Amino acid sequence: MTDILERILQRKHEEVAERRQVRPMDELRERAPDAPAPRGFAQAIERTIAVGRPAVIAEVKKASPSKGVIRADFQPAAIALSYAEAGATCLSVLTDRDFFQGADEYLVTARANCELPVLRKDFVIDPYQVYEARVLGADCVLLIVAALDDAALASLAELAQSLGMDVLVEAHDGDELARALRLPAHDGRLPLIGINNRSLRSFEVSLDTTLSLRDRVSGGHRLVTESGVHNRADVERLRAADVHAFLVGEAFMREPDPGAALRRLFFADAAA
Ligand SMILES: O=C(O)c1ccccc1NCC(=O)[C@H](O)[C@H](O)COP(=O)(O)O
Repeated sequence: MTDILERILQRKHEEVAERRQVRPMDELRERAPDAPAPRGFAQAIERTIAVGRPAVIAEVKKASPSKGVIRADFQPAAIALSYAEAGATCLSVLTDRDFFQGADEYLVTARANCELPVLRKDFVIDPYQVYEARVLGADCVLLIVAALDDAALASLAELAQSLGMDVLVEAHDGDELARALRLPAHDGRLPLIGINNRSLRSFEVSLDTTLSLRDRVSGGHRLVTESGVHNRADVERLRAADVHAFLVGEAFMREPDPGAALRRLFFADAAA
């Protein structure tokens, strides 16, 4: 069976080749040092958790392969601002065009309209995209274990970190998690470990994915649960299992005011 990840990666290889024709990697490499300074993505998460609050990575997501268009009236500047005002710790911006209707400009606009660190949420398979992310102003890149062999995973992580960005390394099962946990620290900083609750084969979402793997993530690693967090019971279940960093998209994007939805989901007690 061809899963969605295979189809996305096939297209991503073509897309990167096309982009290299328009803008060579040397040009990006030269421009990277002039990009806006990284805002400290992982550091922001640690600071939030240290004061007893959940760290919310709020996603700017127009559409997805599993759900189609999620938010027709899509204004990245207003969304970013409403997330920031509601107490998000970081943003995640989908930049993939062909499967998520994302765009690089959305990342630039979202970041320019708040002070939050921003994750470039895309399917990174090539150093070209890491340089590109930094030139766009990204503070963190996503690396999906299922999309990369160990050597590529390690070298892309090292490159991103050497450019001052953090990395969120995403696993879907125990084997992928073991590979993610083997990545070394860079300048004393370990990658963030994402556990994605959405199966890339069936699109089925289960928080049990995070809960069953949770205990394997310890020491200096910070666990981020991704996908499928929709209500207060979900948040409480995960927090009870000592999960304090959340990447959430759809639950906010379907609401007229995404920031208000974030507040209700994570900070209802504080607002009461
Ligand atoms: O969202 C999808 O349909 C999807 C399909 C295939 C690969 C990745 C996909 N989503 C990317 C994400 O990881 C989510 O956007 C993110 O975790 C937020 O999830 P949610 O809160 O469920 O929108």
